[in-house]
Amino acid sequence: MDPYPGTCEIVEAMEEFDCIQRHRGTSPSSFELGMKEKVVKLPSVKAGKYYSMEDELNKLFEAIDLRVSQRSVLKRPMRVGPSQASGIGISECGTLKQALRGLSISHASEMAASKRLSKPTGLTRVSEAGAIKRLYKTVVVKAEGSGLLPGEGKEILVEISHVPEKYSASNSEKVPKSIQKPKIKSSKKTAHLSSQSTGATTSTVSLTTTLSEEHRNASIPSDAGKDMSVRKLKQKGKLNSSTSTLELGEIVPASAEVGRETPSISSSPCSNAISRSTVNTVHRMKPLFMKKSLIKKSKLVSATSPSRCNPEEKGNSLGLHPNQKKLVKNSASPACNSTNLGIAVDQIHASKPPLSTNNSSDSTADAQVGNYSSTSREKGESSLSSKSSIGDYSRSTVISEESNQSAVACIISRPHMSNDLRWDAIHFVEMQHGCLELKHFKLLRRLGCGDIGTVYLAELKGTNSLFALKIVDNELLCSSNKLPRAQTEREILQMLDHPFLPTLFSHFSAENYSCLVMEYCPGGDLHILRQRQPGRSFCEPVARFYLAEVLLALEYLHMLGVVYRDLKPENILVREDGHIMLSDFDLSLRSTVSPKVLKSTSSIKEPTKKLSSHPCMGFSCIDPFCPRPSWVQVPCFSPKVNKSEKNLNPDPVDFGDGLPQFVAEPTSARSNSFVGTLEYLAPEIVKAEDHGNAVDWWTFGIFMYELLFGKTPFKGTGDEETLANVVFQNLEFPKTPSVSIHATDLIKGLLVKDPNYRLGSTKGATEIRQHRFFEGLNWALVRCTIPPELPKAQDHVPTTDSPDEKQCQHDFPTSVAGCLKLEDI
Ligand SMILES: Nc1ncnc2c1ncn2[C@@H]1O[C@H](COP(=O)(O)OP(=O)(O)OP(=O)(O)O)[C@@H](O)[C@H]1O
Repeated sequence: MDPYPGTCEIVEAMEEFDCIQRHRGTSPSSFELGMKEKVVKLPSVKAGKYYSMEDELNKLFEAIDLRVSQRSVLKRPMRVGPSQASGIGISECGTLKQALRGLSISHASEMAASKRLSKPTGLTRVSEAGAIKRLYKTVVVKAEGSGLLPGEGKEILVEISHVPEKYSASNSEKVPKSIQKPKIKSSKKTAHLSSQSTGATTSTVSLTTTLSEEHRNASIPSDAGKDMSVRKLKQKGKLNSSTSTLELGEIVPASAEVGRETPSISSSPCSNAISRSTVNTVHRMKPLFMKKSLIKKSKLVSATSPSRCNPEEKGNSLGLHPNQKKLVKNSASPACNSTNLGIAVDQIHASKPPLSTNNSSDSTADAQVGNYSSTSREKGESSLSSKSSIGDYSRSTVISEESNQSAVACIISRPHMSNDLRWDAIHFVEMQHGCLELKHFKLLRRLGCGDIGTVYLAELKGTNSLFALKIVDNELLCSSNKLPRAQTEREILQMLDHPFLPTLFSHFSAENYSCLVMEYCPGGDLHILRQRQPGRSFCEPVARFYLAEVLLALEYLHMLGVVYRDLKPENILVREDGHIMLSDFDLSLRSTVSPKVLKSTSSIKEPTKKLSSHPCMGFSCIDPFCPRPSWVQVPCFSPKVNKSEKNLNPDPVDFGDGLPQFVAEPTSARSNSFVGTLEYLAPEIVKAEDHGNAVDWWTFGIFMYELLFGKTPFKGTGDEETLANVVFQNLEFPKTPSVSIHATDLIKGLLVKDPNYRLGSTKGATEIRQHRFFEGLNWALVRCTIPPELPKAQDHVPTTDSPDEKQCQHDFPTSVAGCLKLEDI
């Protein structure tokens, strides 16, 4: 069998080559000869839709061959993957890979970039790039086995191997004792996971998947290819349907959705109008910027038990959500134990040190990612009725039980931050003292107060490392029934590994409080940044930058089954390097997600050869660090805008490139809670209808509008009017500032009142990324782009606490008041 059929990108070819050389002892020259033969033998598909990429690549690499003479075998196209007999076909493989890469490339390349810059740790980690490669290979191999020709097979199911990568025992032995995990003294921190995993493994999570018991057992052996064992099982068809699957199907044609009935709001039962006075409005102020103009939007949290609205009654009789009457109701749960919830997760953490110090003695659970429950679950919503309170209570119990499971699932490595020195700082203190406690931190400044806790800038004593320390008073939260929200936030934070999402370095609990040790963002938030702009709005290229980063963060969250639900500029923090960090997950909704690869049914176009004068715009550019790959038509953050409406693509989502699209959207997520921020609430939430993933795309539309126009589109003179506008008012755009037609077109697509027709509701971020507004943006390199604005130096010079911050609802937990003396620096 030809081991190198198909084509692969240069990086992989090099790896494959290394591997083969190591395995066979093949000399470069003989290998090179072999590869030349393979290149010559490449089946040439000259016409039709399979012509384009393959042929161009061949030409390109042949040209490279000529230029670099015979020496640079490593730069040649290598053939890995299936032969033409594959069910997908060579070009299909290439395009599928591009599609997968298009999806995860931002992540993978970001990691690759960070790895290039980082020193080797000596520890074997599962790289996300590796995961993507496996994903690709699995898809390709499976598709090959299907025996289908390109274009055939409308529903090819492909299983994705999602198992911990083998962890070399020798590697773990090499870990110096000095950085091995100290024994945790606390008796409550039992090694809860010992029965579940034995070997030191790491696992990578990029998709929300569920591993069957068999799958998990098969993958647990510590010292030998877990990947292999699972793959073998899969080949034998042993894995059950709960393993993660990719559907290689067709894109659902837009027409398929047209038939859906638009929910008739007029048929909804009436509910009482919202009383403004009862809206729990907490105007939060930034500690550094206390101007009135910086007043933030208030967050709403309310109970379930929806009631329908009557659109005929506006104003006071809006028929809006009844829970808007009282958005937060405190009801102490009898099961509320302020320490238990913390311990459940602590046990997990106790069994695993900071991730940079993996060693074989650490039992790391096999990843069971995102397997929270078969239905969506959410937390933190209190109830208005005693019946609902009971429901909340029982749900809390389930959550408590699940917290172990999900926390186990969340024990993942964080490759993109694995070499951060703050891990070492935390580990250093843990080694010294056995565990991390509040007293090990020097609190420098209060960064702000939220609904569920107070955030401090804190230095880990003796390490010079700064963290954002979120301290939650469990007793207080328990009495206000907000403990589940804190738990949700913690569990989500534990899952995250993304450059635009916060890294949770550690967390610990004591009897009355729990602390999250997070990455500190010194640049304030986008709300503040926007206020500083001329006209209080961002110009389009700048807005595009922030929107792209937020979109990537949302896409990642959705892949994990998390519907964020609280997007607003105030929750987007600015890092020291000017990139963003989406924060605040206590209102998020967690669900399951089924990743899919959707295959375009439209005819595959030849790659456009419309090239600009930029030298890197042509296919001739082979610079691997070229910021503009050949398919990029316009510079990253300045889209080529054609103001002529007639030239607009009528379909903003152009799948016409024929590339399969990866979609991982939690479309099954459902909630009927009244949560979010007033001006950002989606109509379905206001109308007390079930809502799901589409609310994030609505809020993304409002967010985009606010960045570009300096205000939100439906804001009224009061809360009631705002809510009425959300439901009834047509979207309008101010005349100034003028923005591109692509921008308004995207906003229109996102702010469709019916979630079924909203952009992103079925295909998620993939759809939005392909909108003309983002045309030409190199998603893979967004993280490497120089941000439009860097935080000013004084923004991140820690200062002492500001007296104005006494507005905090809960200054700090009384139980830890002694520890929370802010120190001058
Ligand atoms: N990692 C961080 N780095 C810097 N500042 C932060 C960080 N996390 C939070 N903050 C600041 O602390 C404030 C409080 O944050 P927190 O997440 O507790 O509440 P919130 O975002 O205001 O909303 P919520 O009521 O949902 O908790 C934020 O407004 C933010 O300015």
